[in-house]
Amino acid sequence: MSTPQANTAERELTLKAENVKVFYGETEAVKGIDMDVYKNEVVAFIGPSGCGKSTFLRCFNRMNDTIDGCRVTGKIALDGKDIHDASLDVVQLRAQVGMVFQKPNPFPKSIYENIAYGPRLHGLATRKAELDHIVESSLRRAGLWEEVKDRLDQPGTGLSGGQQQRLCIARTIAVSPEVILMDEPCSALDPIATYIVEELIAELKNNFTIVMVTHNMQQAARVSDRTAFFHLGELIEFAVTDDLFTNPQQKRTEDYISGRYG
Ligand SMILES: Nc1ncnc2c1ncn2[C@@H]1O[C@H](COP(=O)(O)OP(=O)(O)OP(=O)(O)O)[C@@H](O)[C@H]1O
Repeated sequence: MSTPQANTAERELTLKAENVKVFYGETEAVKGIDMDVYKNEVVAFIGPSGCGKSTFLRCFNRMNDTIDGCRVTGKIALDGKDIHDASLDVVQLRAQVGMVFQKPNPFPKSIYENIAYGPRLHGLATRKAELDHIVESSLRRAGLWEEVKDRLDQPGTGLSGGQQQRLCIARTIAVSPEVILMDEPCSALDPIATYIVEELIAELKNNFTIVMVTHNMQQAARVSDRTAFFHLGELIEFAVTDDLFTNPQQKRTEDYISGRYG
């Protein structure tokens, strides 16, 4: 794998993966990946279908633990702490490392409750006024407040697809994560909703570290600082996004971005 060329020397390390392998039964879907992710950067994962992008992404908040027959080896640290440590609270980890999925999945509750649920669960607010504040600020940061402020008591599922995805992003933000994982967050959205979410990602990186899977190379080029190209469970190349797309170091990367396969 080629070395990332970002000037990362003085940047704060947020996530560190070392020799991470993921098995589904006997099948090795992720084959010994090392990766550093720095604070306030957007990292995009690209690669052909089935190359292990989503599986590797799920390692960062131990979502693979929820999949029967899935086994992860190697080490992953968040802020220098091993996320597989026995003393670690997985619920707390998933608040610190939030996740937004491909298909917007609001809870079957009101818009307000979609946001309030997490902070209440994690004891971030006890009084109604505190909760109201978190709900409003999360919706504002997700760029949704103006569209929903007059109908907070209505079901989240009644919003458009793009609004639902921003609601899910607001819900993730509400528990003050450090990292937001996004697994193809725009693939179910139309081009306008996609544009809005991409703008939002650019804004969110001021406060969060974002790791996203995308099938769309243009999207990776538009929103990410660094891009990782995966192939058959391996990390082939990880570089500053502009460099990866204009001057790939690996033949397999070049073949993929020039549309020769995938
Ligand atoms: N729950 C599962 N059980 C068994 N095998 C799985 C499971 N999920 C994924 N796999 C396999 O692991 C490999 C990697 O899948 P993964 O979904 O991580 O790839 P991907 O690059 O994200 O693909 P896509 O772009 O199509 O979403 C594939 O061969 C897939 O079939």
